[in-house]
Amino acid sequence: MIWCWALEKEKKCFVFVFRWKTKNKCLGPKKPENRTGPNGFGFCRFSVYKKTEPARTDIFGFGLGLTNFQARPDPSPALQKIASSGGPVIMLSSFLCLFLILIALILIKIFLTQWWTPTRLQKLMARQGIKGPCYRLVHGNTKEILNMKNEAISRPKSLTHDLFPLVQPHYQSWVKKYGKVFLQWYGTEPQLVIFEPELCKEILNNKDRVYMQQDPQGFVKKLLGNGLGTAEGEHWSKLRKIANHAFHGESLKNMIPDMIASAEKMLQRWKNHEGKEIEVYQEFRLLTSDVISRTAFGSSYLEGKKIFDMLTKLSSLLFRNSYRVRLPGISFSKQVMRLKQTRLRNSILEIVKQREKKPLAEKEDNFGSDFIGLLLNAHHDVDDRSKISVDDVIDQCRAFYFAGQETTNGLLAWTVLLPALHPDWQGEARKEVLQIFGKQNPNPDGIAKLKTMSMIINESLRLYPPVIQFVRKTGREVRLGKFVLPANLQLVIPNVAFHHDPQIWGPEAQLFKPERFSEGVAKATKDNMAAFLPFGMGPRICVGFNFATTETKIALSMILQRYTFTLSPGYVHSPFQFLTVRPQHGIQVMLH
Ligand code: HEM
Repeated sequence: MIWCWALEKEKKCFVFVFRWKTKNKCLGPKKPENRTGPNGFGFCRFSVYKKTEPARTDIFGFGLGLTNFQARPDPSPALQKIASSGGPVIMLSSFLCLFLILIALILIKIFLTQWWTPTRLQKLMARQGIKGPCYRLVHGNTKEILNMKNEAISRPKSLTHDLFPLVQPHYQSWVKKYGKVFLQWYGTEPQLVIFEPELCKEILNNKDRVYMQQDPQGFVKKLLGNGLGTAEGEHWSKLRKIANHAFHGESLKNMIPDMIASAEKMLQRWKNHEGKEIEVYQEFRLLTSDVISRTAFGSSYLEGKKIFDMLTKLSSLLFRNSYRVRLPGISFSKQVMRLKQTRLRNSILEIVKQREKKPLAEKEDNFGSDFIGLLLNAHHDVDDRSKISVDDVIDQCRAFYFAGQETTNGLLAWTVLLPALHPDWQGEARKEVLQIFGKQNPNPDGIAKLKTMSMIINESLRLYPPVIQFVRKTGREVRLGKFVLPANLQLVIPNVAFHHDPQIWGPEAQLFKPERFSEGVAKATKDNMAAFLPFGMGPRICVGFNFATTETKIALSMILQRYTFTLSPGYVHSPFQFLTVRPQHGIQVMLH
């Protein structure tokens, strides 16, 4: 059977020729001549001989690329006849045919992704003793998860620190029902949730390099780009090296004056609230934005403000839609997202360009030792192995704004709430600060000596970890403990569950007891390394953890030097997860 499509230019009509091969004889060229036209579609040249016609009929082309077709210079009478008689009807029916084939293919794909593959995987897992909530078409378990989360948010809460049932009520319910390793469905995406600390440790340490970062979903990818948090392999090593250099040792020490300047700016505002109530979550949002903007990007908050506004809007759009499962091809607010993306990129490029205009002092290619400077130095590196692209520079900036601000904002806010509730610990911390710094601003040596404050910060990170789970993906089929896991399976590590587990932390696991960390983190987690993972572990451990704790220590020291604070009677305790763990109604304290 030969299907050909020809354009009779002279007549301005399309003709679809359909003949049984038995009635036609195919003449040379034997091998169809493949060409690509201006639209990129391939087309072939067939020579068809129709027995009933004396003249040879040359018909050009096949398939989709109508605009590629060239009219036959001299259309045969046979072709003209077809064109003038049944041409349009045949064409319509052929379109219908193609349409039906397309629909059938789509239906097969939907059947495979929506039913066949999930059902097969569920059976495969069940054979290994892994159970879980039943897969439901299109949504998987996302509707149940969302309902449970909404119910937990709307429930009246007492002032306890039992965070796990508030932020992950579905895990709390399913781990009891299905055991410590269970399968849940994020739409059609299977996720293995693992409550076994030993297995989690193995995944995070990733000795055999089989556990990869999860493929960010479309919009997370757009939000973060291919930054450090999502990169893999060589590309990740290159970016990680730059980031390690930027946020440790001397580089970090050099950032301390900027952190102090930002805290002073905040405390200046606080003077208007003396003897009154102040909402600290928003205050710390301004502080952390200012700090990351000054220290990492050498620009002031005002320059970075545009970026923060856009990132905040983008991230809330993203989060609001994260549990809404979309049918293929249907996406939410695509235009809005695209617009914000472009603006975001342009704003970051603007900061980059300004810096490129004025390389620092002695060397033409020295763009500074802050984060953006280091990135630009790498961008201009002559060695291809260290060189990064301008898109890498932009992606890194976005990743750091995003990873560094929200998380530290949360840490600071919860770290003020807890001493506000526990004046004895607040008093201890103040005593220590005054002993070390007196009324002076914090300095690097003194910061390293803040033992009581470190205990408070660690206990705050245990009770209210800003990041409550990590996700990885199996790069190939792999054995994990007694399980054999297929490739491309998402693995979820719910660190917040370990932080609140009475089997690990004792019957008072939900109480604020900084003394747990009196001999440092290592001692507290001696029997179980995975018991305390606010910054993750293994090669992908948070690159900014020293940065975040230093910033927190500086801000808290400077607050303690000036004020005592108690919880405001207006405070309503409602921690919930919105990307990070945050207070739903803010944290109001009285400044004395
Ligand atoms: C209290 C504050 C912070 C917390 C709780 C936190 C938590 C985390 C966690 C848990 C991870 C590991 C995620 C995983 O294994 O999948 C991580 C990675 C990361 N964090 Fe943080 N972070 C904080 C502050 C910061 C800051 C201030 C920065 C940068 C300025 C930063 C930048 C990053 C980056 C770039 C990664 C990815 C590292 C990689 O994949 O190699 N974080 N963070």
